[in-house]
Amino acid sequence: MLFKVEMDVRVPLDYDPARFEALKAAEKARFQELQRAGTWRHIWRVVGQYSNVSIFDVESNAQLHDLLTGLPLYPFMEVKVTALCRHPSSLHDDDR
Ligand SMILES: O=C(O)C[C@H]1C=CC(=O)O1
Repeated sequence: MLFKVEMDVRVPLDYDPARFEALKAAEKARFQELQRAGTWRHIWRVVGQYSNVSIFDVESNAQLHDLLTGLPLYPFMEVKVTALCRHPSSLHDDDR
């Protein structure tokens, strides 16, 4: 199942910078693990914002929920999820 996920990261101005750097490093490691597994298929930075647009490929809504809420930066994110399905004109058979 494919989902578009929009993540906006909002860090309080007074949050400890060292703790935030540690969370960012943990987030990057988790992201790369999920990317290698094919679960976090794509990511783009939204120009001019601490935001991304991502495509996830998961088995269920519950799996996506658990993945997102387990991200190290999740406590600082606003997340919007949109379910996707294959476009009838797509050349990509794995767009399911
Ligand atoms: O940078 C972000 O948009 C937040 C998050 C998503 C992947 C990652 O490494 O960090």
